[in-house]
Amino acid sequence: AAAELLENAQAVLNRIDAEYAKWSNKRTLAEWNYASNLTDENLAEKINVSTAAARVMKQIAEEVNAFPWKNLEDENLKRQFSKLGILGVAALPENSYKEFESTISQMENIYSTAKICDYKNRSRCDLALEPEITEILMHSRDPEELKHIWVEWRKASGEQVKSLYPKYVELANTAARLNNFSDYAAYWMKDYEADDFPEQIETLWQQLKPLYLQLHAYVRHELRKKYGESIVSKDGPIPAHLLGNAWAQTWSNIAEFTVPFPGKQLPDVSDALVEQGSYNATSIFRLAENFFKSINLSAMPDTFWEKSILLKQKDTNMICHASAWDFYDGKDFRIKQCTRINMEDLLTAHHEMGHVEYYLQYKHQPTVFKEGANPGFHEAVGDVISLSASIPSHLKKIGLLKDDSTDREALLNHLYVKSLEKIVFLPFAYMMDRWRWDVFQGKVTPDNYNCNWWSLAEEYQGIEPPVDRSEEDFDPGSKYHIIADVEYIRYYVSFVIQFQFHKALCTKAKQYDPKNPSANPLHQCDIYDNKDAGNLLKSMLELGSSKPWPDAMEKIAGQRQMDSAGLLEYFKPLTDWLTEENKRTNEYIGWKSSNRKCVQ
Ligand SMILES: C=C(C[SeH])C(=O)N1CCC[C@H]1C(=O)O
Ligand SMILES: [Zn+2]
Repeated sequence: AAAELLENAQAVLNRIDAEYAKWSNKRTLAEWNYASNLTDENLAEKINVSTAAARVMKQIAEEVNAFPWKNLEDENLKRQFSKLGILGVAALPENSYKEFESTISQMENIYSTAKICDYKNRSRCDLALEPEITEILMHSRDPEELKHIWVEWRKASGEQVKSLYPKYVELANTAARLNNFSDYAAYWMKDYEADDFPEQIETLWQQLKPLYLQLHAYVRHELRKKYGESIVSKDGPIPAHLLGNAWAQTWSNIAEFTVPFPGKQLPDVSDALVEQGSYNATSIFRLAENFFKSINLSAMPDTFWEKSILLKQKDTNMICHASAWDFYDGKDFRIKQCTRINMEDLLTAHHEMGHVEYYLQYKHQPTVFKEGANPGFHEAVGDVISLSASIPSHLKKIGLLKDDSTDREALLNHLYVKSLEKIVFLPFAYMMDRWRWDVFQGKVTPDNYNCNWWSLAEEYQGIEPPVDRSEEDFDPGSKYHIIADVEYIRYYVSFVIQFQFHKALCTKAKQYDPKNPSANPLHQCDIYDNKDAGNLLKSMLELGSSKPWPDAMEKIAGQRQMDSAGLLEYFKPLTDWLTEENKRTNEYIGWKSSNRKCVQ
């Protein structure tokens, strides 16, 4: 009977998988067409196909839940049945499903087509988030211009979707409950397969917060030197518009005037990329592909180069937020990115191609396992490669940096720039989903969405808005993932585990010795050209989500937990320097409460 059940189970799964793959392909093609060209027709087609796919998934879930799969011995088959039985938002009644999809698509459209007027030339009102607003926030050092852009972007994006958000939250929670989850936050957290997941996140934050506080204090000191005490206080939160990014999620764009040793070359190759003239969007992605190939991972298939969109399309409304796409047929994989020729987009290209490498390595898995071991794993792949590709010695090797001196000062500059990307990001990522967990759990209601957002931003990031806020505003809606229904704690997880992966791959490549860490420090490791490291990474990637993520973590790093040790070790020299420097300047560590108001 067991053998017969097993044979029958495999037959059932084979048939279901073919259906699942077919409808995932159709749905993804329709989503791609809308995201690349935001017309009403493409939206209608996307909703139609997505609704049809949801109907098929409902039938599959009914068949799965009627099958006696819990009696199976085979863990792999049981895991497939278990995942197929969780429907997600497809569990909604059809009209609610259509409303859920169209609410999100509407918010994405508003976000992706939002335009504001220029600060200097008020009659010019065609500035979009990418590239114009992003580039002004990257380069302007005029506090008034930065304030204008910061406020106007939020008026044109978040404020416009405020009225839609409660409906999205309500439908998301209804869907979660139809899947027997208490709310949508619990539904999201199922992918981390740990009852104490929020506690794990908080424990990591307690380990990482001391370094963040030192970095925050140093940067506030440098900003006060630049902009004066009337704009940047001695002991308060940092005004968010001065930090080089629309959401203050990374501060790398203000490295040039805050770096510890200004005389030393900065490992920012934006200028070199442009001056060399040889770089365009395609060659930036070829550079990323070259790294993956060098460690025995896969080249992009030919169709990737034919079907990807690597530049913002003129005269077409499209979603510019970078994304990587799996079309679930084992052949079609794409990236859509409004690429600019600068360091930030070079790193993003590696990040996105990391997603495609994961797709390529698990393409033989059943559709239900075509995911990251957990969502953080998927976000970490490209960044692990960037940890090697963005060190001064590697940038010199590829001719993008002249001076790769590794004396102490140059090293501290390199670690400082990296910390403005990797350490600064952690409290932002945490508060993004702390806010949404609170919203889905009903602890935050529409009447205090915005003021709760700012109390979390102050608590975790130590930032404040440049002007008073109120509940007329909806600043969460000015961030893509909030309006696009994309969970965010995955990036927090990624920024921790990518250093565990880096440490494991560097050890494999004999570029790092855990018994003698100071011999070859982590921050000077480059796994380029190392097949052993690549094969170890590949052995984890090919699992997809066929095993619980601790098994995948054990495979690559020999550990079964997330661990901040790798990240803290990487930045240790900087942590020590910042602590000394803040003592020398007597800078206040932390921040007192903001004087900015948020009017209920
Ligand atoms: C590049 C992507 C697409 Se998965 C992205 O959304 N990222 C990458 C890092 C953090 C997060 C963001 O931009 O907010
Ligand atoms: Zn990503």
